Amino acid sequence: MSTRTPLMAGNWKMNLNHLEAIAHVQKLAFALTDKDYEAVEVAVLPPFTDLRSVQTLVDGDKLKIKYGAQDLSAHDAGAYTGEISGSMLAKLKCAFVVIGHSERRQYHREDDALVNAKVKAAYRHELTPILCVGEGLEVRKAGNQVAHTLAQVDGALKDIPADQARGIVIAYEPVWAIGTGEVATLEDAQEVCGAIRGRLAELYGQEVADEVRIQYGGSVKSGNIAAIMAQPDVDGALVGGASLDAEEFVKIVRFGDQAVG
Ligand SMILES: O=C(CO)COP(=O)(O)O
Repeated sequence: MSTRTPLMAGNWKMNLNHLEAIAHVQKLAFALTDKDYEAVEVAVLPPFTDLRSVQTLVDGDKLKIKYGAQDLSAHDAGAYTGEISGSMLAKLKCAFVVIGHSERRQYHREDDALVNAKVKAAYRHELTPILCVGEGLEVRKAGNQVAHTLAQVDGALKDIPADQARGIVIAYEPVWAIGTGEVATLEDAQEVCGAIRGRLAELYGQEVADEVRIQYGGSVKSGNIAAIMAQPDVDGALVGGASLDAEEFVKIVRFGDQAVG
């Protein structure tokens, strides 16, 4: 029986400015109850420019909602114009940082070596990586989704010791299901999430593998979250579009339409 606490995280991508972020987090704070936080961990992942505002709100009102960034630099400081370091995120008390999202792999040509360097940078600053992996449509059509995704896991975790790996969050996000309304079938999600846990067991042993939270991401909504969460190796969701609607995100946090509190 798993003791993993599900992580429901909203990846806002490049949406909501810092004023909108404040209004959005206020709505979430108003709706979420202690009962919700007992059942799951809730996080928002806003753009960098929102983080200070979100921190101020969370600190000021002692909110239980956690937050993090959508990326970080592999470097800690220096002449890297436009980059944001892990130490800057830690200073803002970020708990999480998304690494290797498919949109960064695709549009910013991030490869496994860079993703690995970013995972190491996150650990240097005690940030929990939300490592994104997953195959594109061509790979899926060829039936190579497991091998492709596990190769991304291997690449990202190169030289990462077990005591660090046990804290990671891995998000399986099949690229063809992101923002398309196309949800992976439950079998698809479980197949790859189960394979990821299997690979973690090979790399670090079963005890570590059993601790790691594996999220599903890709067109998650209140109407499909319950079935997704019922899969044995799925420990939460990384939600894009649906996380921009506070009411809808709260329903997702509650595994669907039924109210918890
Ligand atoms: O990429 C995603 C989360 O990181 C998923 O996005 P959607 O939920 O909009 O499909």
